[in-house]
Amino acid sequence: MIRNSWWRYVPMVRNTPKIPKKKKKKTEVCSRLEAESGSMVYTAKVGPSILSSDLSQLGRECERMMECGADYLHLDVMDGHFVPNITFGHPMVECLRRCIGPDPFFGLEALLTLCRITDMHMMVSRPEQWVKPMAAAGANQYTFHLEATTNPGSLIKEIRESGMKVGLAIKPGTTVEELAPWAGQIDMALVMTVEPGFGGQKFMEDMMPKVSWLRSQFPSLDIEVDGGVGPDSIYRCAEAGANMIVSGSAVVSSDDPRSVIALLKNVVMEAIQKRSLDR
Ligand SMILES: O=C(CO)[C@@H](O)[C@H](O)COP(=O)(O)O
Ligand SMILES: [Fe+2]
Repeated sequence: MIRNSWWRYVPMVRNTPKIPKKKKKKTEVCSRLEAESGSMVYTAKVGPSILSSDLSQLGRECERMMECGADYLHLDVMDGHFVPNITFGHPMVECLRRCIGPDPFFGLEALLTLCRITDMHMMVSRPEQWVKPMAAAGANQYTFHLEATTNPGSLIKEIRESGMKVGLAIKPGTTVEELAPWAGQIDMALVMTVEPGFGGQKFMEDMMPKVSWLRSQFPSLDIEVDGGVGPDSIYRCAEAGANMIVSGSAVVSSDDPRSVIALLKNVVMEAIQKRSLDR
């Protein structure tokens, strides 16, 4: 039974430290926690976007990506309104869960496989309406667009109460300062590096200052980049401070997805290591 299963509430490897209740600036809290732990608290992760894959073989494609070393799967939900394209919704996520997810009682390995499946990139108007259906379908993280809602605070709360992690995305035209007030309440910030809607577009290097700024202000935050990211652009993303890497066509269309995933991850790991040595 997929709906309301207990394993949905088992967190992915937690990389956002618990913020003390006392009111403090996010930057102060992060610096203190990092100073105490003596290390960076985020890790390199690669999440293939399966938008560019053969959608008639979606279950198989997701399995293939996980076998090739994907840390998570990035699923692009488009409603034909927020973006000029349509993909799929929660019924398909539920089917994927059934298809890919092994019996959670098979043990820790199976549990980890389940936990890393679904980062839902919600390119939809009124993202509020799909929180509960996505949670029931087995989504682990719900990433909504700041441009699509008038009340990010209550949406963040609702996503958390539904047992999912919270991602907040911004389109290329939205400034990072607009995202900043919510950064202390989210698990991940997504900086779009193409106009959302289609895979296979050209990487927008001019988005990198947004990533650098976020990394400097929120040293422990998971920062994701999405759009045109592959072996050519990964160095810029890693240098700017992104640690969650979405890659669609560069991974999915490659003859050797395993090597591409490994390369992307290594470049980010090296940048994280360098950053921690430089501090
Ligand atoms: O959200 C989107 C596009 O809107 C992305 O997730 C793309 O699907 C990534 O594909 P590539 O640009 O890497 O081919
Ligand atoms: Fe995406």
